[in-house]
Amino acid sequence: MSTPEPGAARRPSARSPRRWWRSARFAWTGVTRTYRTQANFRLECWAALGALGLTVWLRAPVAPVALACALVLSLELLNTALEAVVDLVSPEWHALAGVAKDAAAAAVLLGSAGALIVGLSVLLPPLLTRLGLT
Ligand SMILES: Nc1ncnc2c1ncn2[C@@H]1O[C@H](COP(=O)(O)OP(=O)(O)OP(=O)(O)O)[C@@H](O)[C@H]1O
Repeated sequence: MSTPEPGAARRPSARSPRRWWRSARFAWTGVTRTYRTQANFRLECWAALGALGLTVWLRAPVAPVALACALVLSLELLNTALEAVVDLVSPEWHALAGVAKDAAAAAVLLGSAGALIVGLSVLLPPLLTRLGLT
């Protein structure tokens, strides 16, 4: 017989809308806390909003831009999560902690470079047309 998880009795059943809502609230807390504490995430949020606004204004395809923005923001959230776990388990300097943090930061950098390429390839041609430069 399996041992019940701690706190399981207080938790709504797995399929209930209340459980889904509860998880969504925790996720939103993750977003707002990261926004408050991480300057890079704030910058990326505003850049994403700007890119989406520009996309709508130019009547360019929204899906690739939205996906690129979601990728960067998700990677930054994961990077923040990983930094917090590393700081928890290894508050002292450790080579492996450095490896983990550097790799997570690299993931954000790589995702941001990809998003920039997507943004430029989708938005630059219609922007130049709109500005009468082509
Ligand atoms: N405990 C540690 N052990 C070894 N190296 C670490 C450790 N903590 C941080 N580092 C090194 O310092 C770098 C910066 O780490 P830090 O936690 O300050 O992240 P950051 O990129 O400045 O993020 P933020 O500004 O969001 O806190 C890491 O990428 C890693 O190379």
